[in-house]
Amino acid sequence: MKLSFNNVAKHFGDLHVIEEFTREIASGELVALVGPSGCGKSTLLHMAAGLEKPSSGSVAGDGQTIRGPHPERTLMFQENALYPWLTLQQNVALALEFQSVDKKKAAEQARVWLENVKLKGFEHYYPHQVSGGMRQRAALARAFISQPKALLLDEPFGALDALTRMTLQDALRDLIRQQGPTVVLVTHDVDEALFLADRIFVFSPRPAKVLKEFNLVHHEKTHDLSEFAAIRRDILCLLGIHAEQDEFAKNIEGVGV
Ligand SMILES: Nc1ncnc2c1ncn2[C@@H]1O[C@H](COP(=O)(O)OP(=O)(O)OP(=O)(O)O)[C@@H](O)[C@H]1O
Repeated sequence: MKLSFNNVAKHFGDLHVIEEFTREIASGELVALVGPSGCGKSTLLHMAAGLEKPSSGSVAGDGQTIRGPHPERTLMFQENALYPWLTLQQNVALALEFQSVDKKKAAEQARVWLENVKLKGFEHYYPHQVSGGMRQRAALARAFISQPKALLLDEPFGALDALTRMTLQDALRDLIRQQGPTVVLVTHDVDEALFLADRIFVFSPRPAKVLKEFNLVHHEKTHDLSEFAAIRRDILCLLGIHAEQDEFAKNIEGVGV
């Protein structure tokens, strides 16, 4: 699904959140939104999800103005998005049941998707009985089961430790390669953006506008981000973080890259 933001501005009462945002996100593209806390990244995502309306301008999916939520545009949040009173399988199946898929068929599909995200054997566990990483794997299965055309990810791995986050990023990258949805990813993790994104938009503080855009589409996706050192430094600098405070940059310099 092609997502088009046309002259989008947003304010909540007197609070001016989005200044003017015009961008197209191509079908199958993954764009990461990076910027200071509270600048309006989630608000842009909510507008693409149809949960918020622009104050002016419009957001369209494949040329159709987005006026409300639709299963073809799925939003996934940070932790705690699963219903605690349902098992992992029931949580995943629910996404299909909401679309009036027969309960038995939904359960079968949920089992397949839990296996896809390496949760075979945990179908009947409740969210509190598994780790945070496993909960987010189940949340990924629930996001992908209805094969959305657009996946809107709001800090999906923000609550996980660095190692678990990397394994989840790998799982997400593989699912994206298989399914090919358009993805908009809000993240505070510059490395996550560098690893996953085709393009990165770096936003200013509120009212948000794009300070700079980075195109990474021709780069191989590995967790070795050394070839991105210059871009990484540039992004951190735009966010007001100086390279000398940053351990990664020091290490890269240390090995003469
Ligand atoms: N429904 C709402 N009603 C009123 N104000 C809102 C609403 N949604 C967001 N805001 C305000 O808009 C501003 C931008 O919020 P938003 O969540 O989009 O920022 P963000 O960049 O995603 O922040 P963070 O990175 O901290 O999650 C904030 O000041 C927030 O309080």
